[in-house]
Amino acid sequence: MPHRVAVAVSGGRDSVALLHATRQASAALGLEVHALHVHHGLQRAADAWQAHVGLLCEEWQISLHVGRLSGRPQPGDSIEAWARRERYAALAALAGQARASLVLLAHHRRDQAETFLLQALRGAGPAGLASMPRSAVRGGITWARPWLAMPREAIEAYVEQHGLPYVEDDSNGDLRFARNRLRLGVMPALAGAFPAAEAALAASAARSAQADAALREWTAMDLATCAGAGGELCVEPWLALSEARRAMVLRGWVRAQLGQGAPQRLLDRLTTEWPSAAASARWPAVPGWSLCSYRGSLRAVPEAHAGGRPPPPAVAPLSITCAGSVDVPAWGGVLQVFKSEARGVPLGSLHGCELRPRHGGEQFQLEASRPARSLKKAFQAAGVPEWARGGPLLWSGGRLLFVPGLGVDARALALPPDGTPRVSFEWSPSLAGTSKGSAGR
Ligand SMILES: Nc1ncnc2c1ncn2[C@@H]1O[C@H](COP(=O)(O)OP(=O)(O)OP(=O)(O)O)[C@@H](O)[C@H]1O
Repeated sequence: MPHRVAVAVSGGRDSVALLHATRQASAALGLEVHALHVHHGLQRAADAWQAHVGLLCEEWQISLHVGRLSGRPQPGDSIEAWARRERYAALAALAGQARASLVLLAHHRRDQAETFLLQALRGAGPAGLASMPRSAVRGGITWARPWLAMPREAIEAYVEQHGLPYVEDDSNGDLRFARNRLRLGVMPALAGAFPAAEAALAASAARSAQADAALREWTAMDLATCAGAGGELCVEPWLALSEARRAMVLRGWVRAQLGQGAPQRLLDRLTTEWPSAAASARWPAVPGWSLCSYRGSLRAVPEAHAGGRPPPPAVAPLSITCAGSVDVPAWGGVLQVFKSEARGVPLGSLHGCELRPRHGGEQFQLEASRPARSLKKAFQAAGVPEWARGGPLLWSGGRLLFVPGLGVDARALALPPDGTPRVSFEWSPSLAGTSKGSAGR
């Protein structure tokens, strides 16, 4: 069976040329070519674009898959950013329909040079300046830009040589869009003053991509030395790094914790304030979450806990029959259940278990050699900060099994074997709508 390749075709010059060139190469390469088109629904001309792509595909005998953007940008959303995001989501769905795992996009060298400049004008670092990758795998699809190093003039010549019909985009003249201002005003002036500007900017993008990849690897190594067992950031190893590496580690750690980048001013505040912060300082990060420092480490904490207020008094019955992640929306988190012969309770003892809030007066036994004591004292003895004490308690059959921050109660560890595997637990508050919220993390 031939490999399937999909070409994202707007109907404009570059993507029409790419579709034509891919079709020309397909027989020799054993490829089955599909075309994907997204009807933007934004411009009145969008119907004409779709019709044009439809006619081409009919003539060239290529299967066409069409999707339509249905939503509208939210107030405050940039139309360009919204359309790009939605277009990629629609293209991914169309690629699925076409059963193609490779999608070709017709970006070329001038697009890359413009992207680099736009990123620089936003003050981007190496990750942004890397601009568009030649190929990237996302959601099981390889997105490739085979013409990223191709000068636009070469594509123009190809289109002319083959007499390819394409649609002109009326919105290309709209100066409300930053890219158009750059394309119409800045790029011609740049090329006039520096004839090799486009090639040089594209080369800088490629170098930035390489620098960014190396930096990510380096930061991952630094993060490994600075993160504690629970993923917290530890101040001592962090302070031992150079200033530049500290900045990279902090940015990378915060992004991993919050599932999104943090504003630069928060990172600046943390950099100056955290090392000398009071015993338990707190910095609001994103809605619902704070970064809290306690005994030399920094953690992301849900606001309810960070503010010292109790979590919602929800009793959540659970059904745990095997190891894995149990999503508990009532508590806004995930209970990880994992096999642990040495530090676990028999799986069979979890019948009818539930997560409960603290009521006061609970007793917890930290170790077999020590007596049970009040939960509050156990927290103090184990150095669990105030804001980390509100997590749900796991009860079963009138017995307290597990407390986040403390672990499994020693009396539960002593439960006799019942033929089922022994399991232990970890509680992770989740950040709705971000990677931190994923139970499979
Ligand atoms: N509506 C669309 N449907 C399918 N693919 C699209 C669409 N718009 C853009 N693309 C893909 O994304 C690439 C870059 O988009 P961009 O907006 O820069 O191009 P364009 O000016 O609309 O058209 P072209 O690149 O074909 O001249 C296109 O070359 C094409 O591969």
